[in-house]
Amino acid sequence: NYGIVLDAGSSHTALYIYAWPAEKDNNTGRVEQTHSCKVKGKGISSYASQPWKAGESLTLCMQEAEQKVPNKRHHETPLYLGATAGMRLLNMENSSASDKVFQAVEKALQKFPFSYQGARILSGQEEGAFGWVTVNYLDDLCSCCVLTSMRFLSPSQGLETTGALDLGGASTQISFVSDNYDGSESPSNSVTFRLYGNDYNLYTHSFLCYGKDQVLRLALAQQTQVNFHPCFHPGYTEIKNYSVLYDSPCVSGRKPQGAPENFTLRGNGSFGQCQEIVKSVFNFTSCKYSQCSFNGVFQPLLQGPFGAFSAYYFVMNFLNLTDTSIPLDTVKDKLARYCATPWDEIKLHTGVKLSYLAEYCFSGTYILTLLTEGYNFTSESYSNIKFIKKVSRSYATLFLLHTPQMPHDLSSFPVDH
Ligand SMILES: O=c1[nH]cnc2c1ncn2[C@@H]1O[C@H](COP(=O)(O)OP(=O)(O)O)[C@@H](O)[C@H]1O
Repeated sequence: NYGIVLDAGSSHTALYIYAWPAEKDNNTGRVEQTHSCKVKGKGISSYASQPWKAGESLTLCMQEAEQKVPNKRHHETPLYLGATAGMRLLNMENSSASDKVFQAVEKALQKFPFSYQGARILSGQEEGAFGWVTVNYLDDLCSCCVLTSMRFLSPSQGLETTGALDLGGASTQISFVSDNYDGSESPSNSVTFRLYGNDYNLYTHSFLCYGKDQVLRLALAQQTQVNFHPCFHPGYTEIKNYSVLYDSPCVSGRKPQGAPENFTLRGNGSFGQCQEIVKSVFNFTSCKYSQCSFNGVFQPLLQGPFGAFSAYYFVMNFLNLTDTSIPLDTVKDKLARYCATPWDEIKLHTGVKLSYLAEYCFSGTYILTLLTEGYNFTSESYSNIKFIKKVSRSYATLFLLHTPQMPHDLSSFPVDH
């Protein structure tokens, strides 16, 4: 059997093909990712003003999928598109634009012979839950299991599950199972589902606007009137356009009156000062629950190991900081040294987009601040985090989109041991 998922993030869209053996009781019945294709361009939400292009952008990857899935399987192969925070923001800002993007996408996808199951925006809860399922289905985290999916037998057998930390461009998710959380305090953070015969009660929260690209906008928006920005390297200069910077519902309310067209961004590379700016995007003033992360959002006590993926991994891997056995203070020192490195030296790094190179100091600072100040990881619990290069969260999307409503009973999905 085959299934196709299009994962439409804020900055990219990718197509994944999954395959699994037809016989349910075959104990090698794992779902494998057999093919992936990166859609050219910046993600479908970036085509808000030219929706037809969003549809066209998918054509090449869809043609590849037609080649890869055997002809006789085409008609029974489900095809899904799940869009995340980029489309959530576009929908908030201009719902007719996001409708048009979806119409164009549907029109393009329906031309293909697959069993089209619809395109929709995933809720933050779903996105958090998919990340968690994916992390718990990964081979490299499950050294003791013969079959990876056996990991899902673990709670009843006294083994722990792994929490999921997902950092996107527009939103960020935290999801974990905690003994202190039964879903009664802040039920909107609870997702319950049945997977491989076990019931899970997951804590999950998605912070819209706390993806790294949106927080960077906030951090820039606060500093347009000052001479130097500490989150950029000494010697870095860039002309920034005000309208482009404020063109997002995450920052639009903060646009100063009578702002000029452009401003010049100049870096001075100070981790400490950058961290102060980043801290100011979190609100810690009120919490109506027993405990909160930030912005008044309930969070139970952190528990167990965590897998941190997507932009967490891209950034920490680039910075050579994925080893969490290094003391947190040393990690901060290394990042401080990196931020203070002159741009002339940084830009010599080959094979990495200049726009990414310019932002790693900010992104590393945001990641450490989000983990410690935002989610309350301490010097001790930091080492429970593993930065992982994950296949893709759409792995789990395929599972969960099979059932339209939360809570999910996934016990009938292919790999049910
Ligand atoms: O090689 C890289 N280095 C740094 N950041 C990267 C790299 N590849 C992707 N990213 C960033 O990872 C993030 C991926 O976010 P995604 O598109 O999944 O957003 P969403 O889930 O919030 O909609 C974006 O901020 C993107 O710029």
